[in-house]
Amino acid sequence: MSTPAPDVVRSAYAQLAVTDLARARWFWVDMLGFHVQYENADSLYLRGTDELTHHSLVLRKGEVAALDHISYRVRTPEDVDKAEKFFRQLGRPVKRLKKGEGTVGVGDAVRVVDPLGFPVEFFHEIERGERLIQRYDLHRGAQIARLDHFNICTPDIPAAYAHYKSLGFGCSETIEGDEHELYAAWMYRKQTVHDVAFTGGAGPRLHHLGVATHESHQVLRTADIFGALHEEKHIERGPGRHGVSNAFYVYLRDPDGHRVEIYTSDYYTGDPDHETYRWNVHDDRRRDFWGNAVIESWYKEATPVLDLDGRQQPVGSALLDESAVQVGADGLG
Ligand SMILES: O=S(=O)(O)c1ccc(O)c(O)c1
Ligand SMILES: [Ca+2]
Ligand SMILES: [Fe+2]
Repeated sequence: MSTPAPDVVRSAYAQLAVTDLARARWFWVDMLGFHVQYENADSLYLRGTDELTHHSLVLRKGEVAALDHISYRVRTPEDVDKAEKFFRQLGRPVKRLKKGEGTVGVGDAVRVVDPLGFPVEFFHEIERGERLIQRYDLHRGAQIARLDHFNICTPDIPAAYAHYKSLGFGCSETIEGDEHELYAAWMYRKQTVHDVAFTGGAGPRLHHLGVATHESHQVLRTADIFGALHEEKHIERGPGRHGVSNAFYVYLRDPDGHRVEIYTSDYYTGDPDHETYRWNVHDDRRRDFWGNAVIESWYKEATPVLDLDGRQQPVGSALLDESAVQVGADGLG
């Protein structure tokens, strides 16, 4: 009898290793406006203005810029047990962490290396934070409201789709070839476009963290603030309007090269019969609705990931390379 999947509520937080904590603080706190919930000598625990739980981003001082883990919140404490059984059943590396043994603010948790090679944590219990939703006096910089999604680079998109389908994720949109070969997919548990999305490429690597603002003017203001400070080199792609998700976006690279997307105004996906919207890889509106080209670095560069012992995971090369598909505006390949 197959082990039931844990009931995942949402993408909850990511832990990144950064090589210079002060420079990372400048980028993520001073420029983006994340709220410092807790800090110690080598780590920062950050959250957006809408977030009522302890953090949605942990920055840890490390030798190498990398992803320590992405983390999903599950609905009940029993779902942490279910997650442990689910991944042990798959024969994957699993580490159970009692409250106090893992991340500050998080209770009982399990960390696994999933079948795609990613370090993933599942938890239920987490400390609450002061409600900042209307503390407009504390909303600064890009005024980030919350973490919205993880985007992961993986060589085998169908395998990624199958794994997250087995975890009960729905699929809101895809990018497919003429023979329906799968180039990319967006999958969700919370009732928006995605908690996780897959970009074809060498992996396992983290492609980006998607963080949400309430309004498109905050996306534009983010770009203006970096321009005003002559820090425009941190702006990688956009601002623009996505085809997939319909969100308004800009992509930034932090001082270590970690990619973050400032993202707003996607749509509801919560009905049980919500249908997947499928884009053709030759449609040059798919990634930017106005047909603007996708810069090469966006397809090729990403953050390495660590295993449960902190060793960098080797990467396999992509089965399909979207950037090699000649699409009008991209001008790549
Ligand atoms: O560029 S895409 O329109 O495919 C896109 C859509 C939603 C996202 O979150 C994203 O990173 C990229
Ligand atoms: Ca730039
Ligand atoms: Fe994204």
